[in-house]
Amino acid sequence: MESSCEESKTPNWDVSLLEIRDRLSEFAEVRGWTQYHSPRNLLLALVGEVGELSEIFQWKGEVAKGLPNWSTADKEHLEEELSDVLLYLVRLADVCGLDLGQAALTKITKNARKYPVARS
Ligand SMILES: Nc1ccn([C@H]2C[C@H](O)[C@@H](COP(=O)(O)OP(=O)(O)OP(=O)(O)O)O2)c(=O)n1
Repeated sequence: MESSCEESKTPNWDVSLLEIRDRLSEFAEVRGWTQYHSPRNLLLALVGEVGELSEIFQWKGEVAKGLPNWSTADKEHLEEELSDVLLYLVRLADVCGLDLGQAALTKITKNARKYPVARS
């Protein structure tokens, strides 16, 4: 994917955690913000963004899958808040020295063992 400010709006589910990790690291580095990106600060920032994400759904009642009645602006707002959560999560894992991608795959495997498929 291009590393420009003009991000494509075509579907891009194959973006890698590695690219996100490295771009966030550079973002903090060039601004002199690495000193502020401690695990605790990033966790608090993450929780704050989860709060902002929750506000979007607050008082709306149940929301249909695919968000059929939402405006484009509302969907873009949701994309932004979801992204903030993802970005702080990836950054937190990075500054903790953890391999989030492998950890997530390992957890999926663990979940499958814990919750086996029911056989009839
Ligand atoms: N010290 C910081 C501050 C911001 N960011 C990045 C990560 C998030 O993706 C985004 C968060 O920026 P804001 O704190 O401005 O939060 P919002 O984008 O949610 O703006 P607002 O709270 O005004 O809606 O910027 C960061 O990496 N480190």
